[in-house]
Amino acid sequence: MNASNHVRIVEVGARDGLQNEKTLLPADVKIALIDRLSSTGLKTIEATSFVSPKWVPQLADAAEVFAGIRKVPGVSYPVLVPNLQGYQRAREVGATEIAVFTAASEAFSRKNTNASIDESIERFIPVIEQAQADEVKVRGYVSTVLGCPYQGEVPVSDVVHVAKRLYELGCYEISLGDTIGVGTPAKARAMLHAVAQEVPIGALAVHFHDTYGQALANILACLEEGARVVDSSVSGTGGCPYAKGATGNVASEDVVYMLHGMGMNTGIDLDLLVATGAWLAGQLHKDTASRVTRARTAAA
Ligand SMILES: CC(C)(COP(=O)([O-])OP(=O)([O-])OC[C@H]1O[C@@H](n2cnc3c(N)ncnc32)[C@H](O)[C@@H]1OP(=O)([O-])[O-])[C@@H](O)C(=O)NCCC(=O)NCCSC(=O)C[C@@](C)(O)CC(=O)[O-]
Repeated sequence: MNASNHVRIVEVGARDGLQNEKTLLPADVKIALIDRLSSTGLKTIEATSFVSPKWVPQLADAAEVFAGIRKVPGVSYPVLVPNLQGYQRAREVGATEIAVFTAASEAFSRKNTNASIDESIERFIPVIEQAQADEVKVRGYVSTVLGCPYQGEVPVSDVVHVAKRLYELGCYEISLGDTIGVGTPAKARAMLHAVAQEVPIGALAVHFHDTYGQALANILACLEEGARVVDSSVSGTGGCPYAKGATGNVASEDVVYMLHGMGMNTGIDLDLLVATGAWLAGQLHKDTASRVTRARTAAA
């Protein structure tokens, strides 16, 4: 059991959140979003993605967005990178933290990166080596840890194997992603427990999508198991374009509300976060998926 009362939120709204949005947001709106997030007290804000623009057109402006954001001291702005080409693009605009990604399911890996799990890892080994030489921090994602839209069940042993591999390759933190939000608390907890036998719990983050309305319950189960890093997306935007049926990430506002209600500390100003989420929903011309924001709006 982890006695720490502090939870670090990794805000993924500007990347995972936007990558699947139909409304193409201009770069200045993305920059304004990240700058607003920087003022909430968040310490890790995933800014964008240097993947192929043919695969994710929404984030084709990654360089412009990254170059345009205010870099607040003490805040990290990781960016997603699939290969050396993406790494070089990210470094040209000064990225100092990247995230590499693969999956626990072969079928998903092929749909998402046109490569098997092993091939995707081979592809980013030189990226990690170069990052280490440049003193760039590397985070790792494992997708489909509780189920795959193409393969169905994903054995926990496959999740453990891939997470351990990323950790051994030098990722300082491994984010375990329930990409399609099918997990339930006991399964989530058992999966985290199994991974934590091979990777220190302090190097693990949990990343839940809320497709089946289980995300907060799953996070609570993982907190009980000792997790203290949670990925979430302001306004609950998000979803992987290559994960059929996946909806948004759990809303950051709702996670922070739950954590503060439990007496846990995030360093985040919930009012500012709610205002940012409501603003983003307006930019996207859609209702927020945050229950906290909806409840506050209804009560106002
Ligand atoms: C991996 C590739 C590139 C392979 O894509 P490919 O088509 O197999 O690769 P390629 O090497 O043959 O390149 C094809 C074209 O893309 C270009 N290209 C190649 N790389 C880059 C790059 N970095 N930046 C800019 N351009 C690039 C390359 O130059 C070439 O251009 P062309 O010659 O045709 O004009 C592609 O599959 C890809 O970009 N996939 C990314 C898909 C993606 O972003 N998915 C969402 C992120 S993962 C996720 O959301 C899950 C997560 C992390 O949030 C956790 C969870 O919830 O589970």
